[in-house]
Amino acid sequence: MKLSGVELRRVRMPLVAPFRTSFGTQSERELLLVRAVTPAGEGWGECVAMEAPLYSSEYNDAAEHVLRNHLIPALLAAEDVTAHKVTPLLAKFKGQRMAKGALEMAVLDAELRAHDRSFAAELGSTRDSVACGVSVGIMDSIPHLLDVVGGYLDEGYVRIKLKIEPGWDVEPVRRVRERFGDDVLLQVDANTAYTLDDAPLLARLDPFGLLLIEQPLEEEDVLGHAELAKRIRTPICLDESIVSAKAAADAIKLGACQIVNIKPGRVGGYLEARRVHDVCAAHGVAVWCGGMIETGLGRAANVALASLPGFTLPGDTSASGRFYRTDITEPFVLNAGHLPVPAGPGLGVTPIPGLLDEVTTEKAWIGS
Ligand SMILES: O=C(O)CCC(=O)N[C@@H](C(=O)O)c1ccccc1
Repeated sequence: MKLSGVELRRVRMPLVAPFRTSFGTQSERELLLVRAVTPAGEGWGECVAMEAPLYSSEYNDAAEHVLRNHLIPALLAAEDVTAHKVTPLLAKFKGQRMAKGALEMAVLDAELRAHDRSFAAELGSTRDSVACGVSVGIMDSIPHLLDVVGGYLDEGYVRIKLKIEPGWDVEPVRRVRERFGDDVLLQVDANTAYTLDDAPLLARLDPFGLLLIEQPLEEEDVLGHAELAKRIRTPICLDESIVSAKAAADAIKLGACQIVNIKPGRVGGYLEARRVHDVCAAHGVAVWCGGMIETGLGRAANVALASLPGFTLPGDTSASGRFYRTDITEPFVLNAGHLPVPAGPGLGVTPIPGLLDEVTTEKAWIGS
């Protein structure tokens, strides 16, 4: 099918509270939306890059530039564009996985809507709802942290993830365990903030029965994670390091991780995300769905992905209200710690025009 054109929208949405990680604090989410228009209809994609290259090398201005000047023109020039052809058509361009993933997601959404088929059906869903975890930022005090964690547990979240960094790690974990007990599913996320020299410090987390420690070392240090795995008991989960199914297979074979966080944008799209899932399943490695503070569009696709059989751990698929007072789609609302898997065609959700326009800061059309 020929691609008619693509609309790029930059949106800016305030967060309900500042969100602090080891690489910075954000009070709003600025992101790029992609609307792919085809003769059979249109579809939506969401680029998960951030405002600055702090999580990975990609960031919004670069993603917009590469989409406008390279990725979209390449698809417009192609005679036949289907979702499964997007990655091969864009393979000559190095990297740019989040930008490519957004474009593939929009083409996939358009295709699936035209065939009255859901993301869940296309990806291989086996559940109609998913258990949801929640990500808790670094806080300004332990009492504040305990209030926030208590609030999320009261809301029904089935797993708590604490962001950690040097100086905010063992003590917060110990205090959460003391207050809420040993039965709460608890994990930590370092976002690459430690080095192998910190192994003795990270081993002090072992007594707290954490599900996992996420990405303690830098993205490229796969061998470092394999060495760390020999020095701590808490299972290591990789996030930033896993940029493809092949990277997942290599990391698993090297003993660098026992669990994988799958973020479709980080690996170049939902089709590659399914391949990561399949590789991990083949190695008996559990996966869960990470989050990038997506709007309801990305959230819908993530919940669909999280309903695949290998997603045996609760993901960062929280309700819309975790980050946004008003989402640009119908909000995702937690029900008994679960979110329903969208069953409608494509993403199963669409932006609400008035709400989308309110948060749109710029628009551009590329195409005929
Ligand atoms: O639930 C969410 O959407 C956010 C989960 C979360 O903590 N994401 C972190 C991460 O490091 O995994 C992140 C957020 C924003 C940008 C990059 C990374």
